[in-house]
Amino acid sequence: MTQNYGELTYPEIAGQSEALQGAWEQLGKQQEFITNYLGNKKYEEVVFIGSGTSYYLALSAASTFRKWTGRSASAYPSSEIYLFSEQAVAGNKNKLLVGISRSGESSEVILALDSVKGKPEWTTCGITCDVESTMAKNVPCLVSPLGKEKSTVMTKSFSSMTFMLQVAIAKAGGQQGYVAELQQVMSLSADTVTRGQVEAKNMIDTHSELNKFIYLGMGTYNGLAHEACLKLKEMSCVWTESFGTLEFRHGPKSVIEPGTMVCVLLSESARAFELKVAEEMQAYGAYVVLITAEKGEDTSFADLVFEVGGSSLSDEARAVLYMPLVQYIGYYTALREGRNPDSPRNLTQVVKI
Ligand SMILES: N[C@@H]1[C@@H](O)[C@H](O)[C@@H](COP(=O)(O)O)O[C@@H]1O
Repeated sequence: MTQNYGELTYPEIAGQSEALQGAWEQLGKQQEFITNYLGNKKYEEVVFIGSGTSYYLALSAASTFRKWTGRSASAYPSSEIYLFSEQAVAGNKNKLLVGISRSGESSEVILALDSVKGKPEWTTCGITCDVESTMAKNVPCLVSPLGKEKSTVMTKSFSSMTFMLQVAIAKAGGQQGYVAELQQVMSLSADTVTRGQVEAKNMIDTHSELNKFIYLGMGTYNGLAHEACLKLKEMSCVWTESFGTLEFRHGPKSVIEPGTMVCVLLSESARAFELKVAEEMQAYGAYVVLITAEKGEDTSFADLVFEVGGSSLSDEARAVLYMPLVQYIGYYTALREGRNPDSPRNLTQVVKI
């Protein structure tokens, strides 16, 4: 391994537990954001937007918002709202547009937020890791204070913004139980980071045959599965795909053969169905990784089971605990491939159009 490979990315993945804590404390100082925006019932639809990782965060946030507040929410790539807004969110209802962007500088999110300015049915706000950014200057924003990164790929920025939005959503829905769950997640986080590093390194070091990587997840975990896949793709350029877990059976499973890893982000609510898919993929020759709250007898068939704890928590609250393992899988696969996780091929931190 070249000596400095990963010197930016590694500490960022490792620092996500502190970043959650920072987000929690910062939200305590931004309560008015919840009252004015996410918690304001005059908004009949809450539309989360972002690009790349931030779009996958939007998918996960919209799913959690619907479940925890019982209100309508959706997620789109920022470009869809900028260029195809009539098709995306039609009608005259009162809408809240929530821009998600680590940098607060990606062209599409800025343009999308600008494009609805002055339209009476739209109100805009956002979440970022950079308080000085264009987005933070243009619209009221939540800011994850320790989420800022030097690396091109988003790791602790994703976890901390996901977590911060979740706490804000739980408060917006008057769901004190979920707020308490998220507090527990903070205390479980450091352990998943430490163990995630060891397990990911060990798996990649000892299974050099793995050359295709599939991530599966449903509900709030669907956005996480896409993000896990993007992490690996950005850092290591290996073949990776992501799907809804049961959707994978409807065609895509044809790609499974020995040398394929299938990682299922197990929920508690659909666990039995998801395990059936995992077992089927193992029968086709896949190396099966399960990420779950607790092992249980029903997971004994898997090649690797990564426990995050928190089995009494809701699937949504547990979400950020699933990230360290998949981020480290991206990281160690990049090193295995002789690639520097800090400077992915063809990529920049911010894309401008
Ligand atoms: N290569 C980066 C991605 O890693 C990132 O997910 C995306 C969104 O960036 P931001 O959240 O700053 O808008 O931008 C670029 O495409």
